[in-house]
Amino acid sequence: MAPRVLISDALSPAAVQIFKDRGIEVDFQPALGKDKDKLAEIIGNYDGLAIRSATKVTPKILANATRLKVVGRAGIGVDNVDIPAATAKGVIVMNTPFGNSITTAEHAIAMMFALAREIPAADASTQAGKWEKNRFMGVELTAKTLGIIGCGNIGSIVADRALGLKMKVIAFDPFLSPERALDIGVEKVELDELLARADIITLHTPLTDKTRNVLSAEAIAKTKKGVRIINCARGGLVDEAALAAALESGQVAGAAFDVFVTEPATENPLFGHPNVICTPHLGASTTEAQENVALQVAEQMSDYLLRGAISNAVNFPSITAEEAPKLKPFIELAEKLGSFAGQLTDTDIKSVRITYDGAVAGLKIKALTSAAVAGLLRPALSDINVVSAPSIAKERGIVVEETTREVAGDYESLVTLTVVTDRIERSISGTVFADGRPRIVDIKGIKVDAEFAPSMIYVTNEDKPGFVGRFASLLGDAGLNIATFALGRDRQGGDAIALVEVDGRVPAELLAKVQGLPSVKQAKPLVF
Ligand SMILES: NC(=O)C1=CN([C@@H]2O[C@H](COP(=O)(O)OP(=O)(O)OC[C@H]3O[C@@H](n4cnc5c(N)ncnc54)[C@H](O)[C@@H]3O)[C@@H](O)[C@H]2O)C=CC1
Ligand SMILES: O=C(O)CCC(=O)C(=O)O
Repeated sequence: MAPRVLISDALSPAAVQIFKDRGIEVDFQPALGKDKDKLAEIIGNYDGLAIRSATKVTPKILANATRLKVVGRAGIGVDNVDIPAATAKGVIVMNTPFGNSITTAEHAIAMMFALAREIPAADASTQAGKWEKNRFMGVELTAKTLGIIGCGNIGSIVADRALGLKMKVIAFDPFLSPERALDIGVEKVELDELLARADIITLHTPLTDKTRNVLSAEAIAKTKKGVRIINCARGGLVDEAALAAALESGQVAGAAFDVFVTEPATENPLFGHPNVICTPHLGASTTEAQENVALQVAEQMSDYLLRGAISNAVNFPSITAEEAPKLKPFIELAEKLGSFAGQLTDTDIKSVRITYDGAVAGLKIKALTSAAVAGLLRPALSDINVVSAPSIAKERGIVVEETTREVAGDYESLVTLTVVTDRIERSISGTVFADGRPRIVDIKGIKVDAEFAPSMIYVTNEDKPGFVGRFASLLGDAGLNIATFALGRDRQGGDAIALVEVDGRVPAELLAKVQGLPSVKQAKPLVF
C-alpha cells in the first residue's frame, strides 16, 4: 500500500507534486492545522504529516497518530512539535534547516531599515494625504553597531548583509567559535557587552529554556538608550511587557517584531505603540523560500517513507538513501541481539556496551546502537522504539557505550552486545550473512550458529552426555516440534548452551520440566 501524507498547513503546492511524483498519496488541507479537533480525528489515516507553523503536533494529536512515521516541518523551528512525545511514539521529526534562512535574514534587514526610517508610519501618513516631512527624521545605519543574539545560519547571513551596509557587527552566541566569528567578520562578545554597545539588536536564536526572555526587563535596562530591537526569530525571546514599558520610557527607540509570545497575535502589549512595527510571522514568506522548504520537506519525507533514508531529523541520526539498505539488516541484527539480552535479564541494567567489528564499523552505528537499546529494553517497556530508545536509556541512568574496530576478525562484520547488571555481565554476538539474515554466532564466549526465530528455547547446561536426548524427548512429549537445534560449548565437559527453534509457544510447564533436567542451569523461552 502506498504511504499516505497529510499536508495540514499552507505549504507551496510544489510539495504536493513531489509526493505524487514519488508515488505517495497526498491530502492537501492547508487550513487543517488551525482545526486541532479535526486533525486529531483524521491523523490516524496517515504515515506522514507535512506542516509549517500553524499545526501544533501535540501529545493528543500523536496519541491518535497510530500510523504516523514522520512529521516534516517545511521550515526551521520545530517548537510547534512536541519532540519528546513524537520521539516516544517513534515518529521522526525533520525540518529544512537552510531553505528559508536567506529570506528570514532579509526580513530582519528589512525591519532594520523600516525602523531606522520609520517607513510604515511615513507610508501611512503620506497615503493619508498629510505630507509630514518634518515628522520623520531617521537614523543612518552606516557605522552603527548591530548586536546579533544567536549567530547561526540566519544570524550570520544578517551579519554578512550588515557588514555590506558598513555596520559594525558584534555577536553574542555561546556556541560561536572565535575562528568562525573571525571568518564571518563579527566580534564575539558577552551579552552584557552587546547590550551596552549595540545601537540595534536583532535576535536569531531558537526559543529554549535558556533563551526565553533573553531580553528581560533587567537586560533591556542594560541597553544603550535609544536602542532599536528586532525579533524575527521566536516570540518569547523578549519580555513583551518590559519592552512596551521601555518604549514608553524612551529607553528603547523602536521595535520591529515578526514573532510573538501568542500567535496568531491579535492583541499584544506592543500593538499600537508609534515606534513599533509588526508583521504576522512573515520571516519565511517569500515564494523562493516557500518553494525551497516545500520541495525539500517533500523529498525528505518521501525518502524516509519509501527508502528509510533520514535527513535533517531532530530526533534521529541521518541515514542516506545509499546507507539505508546496507543498515537495514544490521538494524534488525542489533535490535534482536538487544532483545535476546533483554529477555534474559531480569534485574536492573547498569550499562550496555556495543562493539562493532569489521565492515559494520563503517556504517551509521548511532542508528544501530539505538536499535540495540530498543531491543534490550523492550521486554521491560513495551512501547519503546528505535527513536525513543536513547532518551529512555538516559532517563533510566543506563550507560550506553559504543566501540568500533574496523579490522575484521572471523566475520566480515560482527556486532557484540554486552549487558552489565549488578550481578552479571552477559555478551552476545551476531552477524549478517550474505543472505541478509541476522545470525547469532557467539553467546557468552561460546560459538553457535543460529537464526533468530519467532519462538525459541535457550538452555544453559553442563556439557554431560544424555542432555540432548532427554531435552528432545520432553519437547516431543509436549507435542512441540523442533525446527532447528544449535549447540555450543566452551570445552568438553564444560559450559554448554542449546538454542532451539520450536514451532509454537513454549508452555510454562514444559519449561519447568526442562529446567528440572539434570545438568540444566537455566532454561528460558525467547521470542523474536
Ligand atoms: N520568522 C520566521 O519566519 C523564522 C524564524 N526562524 C527562527 O530563527 C531561529 C534561528 O534559525 P537559524 O539561524 O537557522 O538557527 P541556527 O540553529 O543555525 O542558529 C541558532 C543560533 O543560536 C545560538 N544559540 C543557542 N542558544 C543560545 C543562547 N542561549 N544565547 C545565544 N545564542 C544561542 C546557537 O548557537 C546558534 O548559533 C530558528 O530557531 C527559528 O526559531 C527561522 C526561520 C523563519
Ligand atoms: O513557515 C513559516 O512561515 C514560519 C517559518 C519559521 O518560523 C521557521 O522556519 O522556523
